[in-house]
Amino acid sequence: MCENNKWDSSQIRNYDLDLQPIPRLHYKDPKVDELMKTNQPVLLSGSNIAKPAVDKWTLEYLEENLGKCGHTVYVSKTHKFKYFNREKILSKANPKGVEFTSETKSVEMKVSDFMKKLKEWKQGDDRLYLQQSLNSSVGSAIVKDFMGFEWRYVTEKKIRHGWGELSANLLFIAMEGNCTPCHYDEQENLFAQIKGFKRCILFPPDQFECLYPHPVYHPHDRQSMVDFDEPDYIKFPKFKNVKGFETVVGPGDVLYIPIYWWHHIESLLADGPTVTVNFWYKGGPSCLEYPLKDDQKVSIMRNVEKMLLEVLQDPKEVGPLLRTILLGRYV
Ligand SMILES: O=C(O)C(=O)[C@H]1CC[C@@H](C(=O)O)C1
Ligand SMILES: [Zn+2]
Repeated sequence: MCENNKWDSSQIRNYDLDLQPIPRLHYKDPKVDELMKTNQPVLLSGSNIAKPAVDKWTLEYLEENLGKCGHTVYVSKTHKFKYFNREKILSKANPKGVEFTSETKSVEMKVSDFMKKLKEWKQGDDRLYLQQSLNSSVGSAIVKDFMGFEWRYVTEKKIRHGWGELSANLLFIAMEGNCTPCHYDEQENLFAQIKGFKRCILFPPDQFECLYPHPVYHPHDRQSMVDFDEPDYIKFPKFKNVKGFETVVGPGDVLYIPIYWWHHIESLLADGPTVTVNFWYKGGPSCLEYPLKDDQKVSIMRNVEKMLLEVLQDPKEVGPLLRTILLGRYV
């Protein structure tokens, strides 16, 4: 991890992981398309993709222009903000409901209150993380800046690489040290860093066995069960062999996070709040070409789990049935 005059290794948490650097290319370099075409992450530098935001979105400007209505703010007792899908807390696939307590909760908060709490925060207080879709509720100045993004470039990539429709642009305002634990999304992602620095650790879809995602029916579906701060190598022995990639994104950088790639993202320590905007694109149509790609196998595994949960109606039945299929026959 190269250090420079903008941050140093004391500002990143130390995990015992085998990580290679993510390639960093000028955003017009033709090699960008070679990497995107094969679902490889790449850090795009020197672009104007979110330039109006990089130039103007200070915390004061955002407070002034984000709009007066409530914004979604996650609250956590720790530095980790592990996403959960509340619809899965009591779902068809799990009629009895799953014993679930989350370390985070989401509240609606005015930006002014959020910014005030950020300023007054002291060690031991709950941490906050504003995560809000950039939609019609934001002020006109933000809309104008948003329209000034380099849409021609991102739309050209969407078309060239067969991504689906743009599903959302989310704004993230994090406290220093906030962490989004390791998970994957079923969307393509252009992750535009606006203010501050974030360490991004990525793992390819073929690391599924080393990252032990919660079962599909669980509220933490798509999230790794491994706590990177204190890995349980008894429960998750293959985590010891996980191999990944990393980079630190700064203002103006845009990281391409391919669909189904795992990512663990944290704002640097002792560097103040960070601001990011992402571009989530639905996955494009994928034809089954052989050999199947790793992300296609993850999608197939998800569908098998969903079908079994649907028909067995009880998550406890899934393991025994799969063992009966496998033991002595496939393994
Ligand atoms: O854009 C994504 O896919 C994410 O996971 C975001 C959720 C919080 C953001 C972060 O930087 O912490 C990243
Ligand atoms: Zn994500």
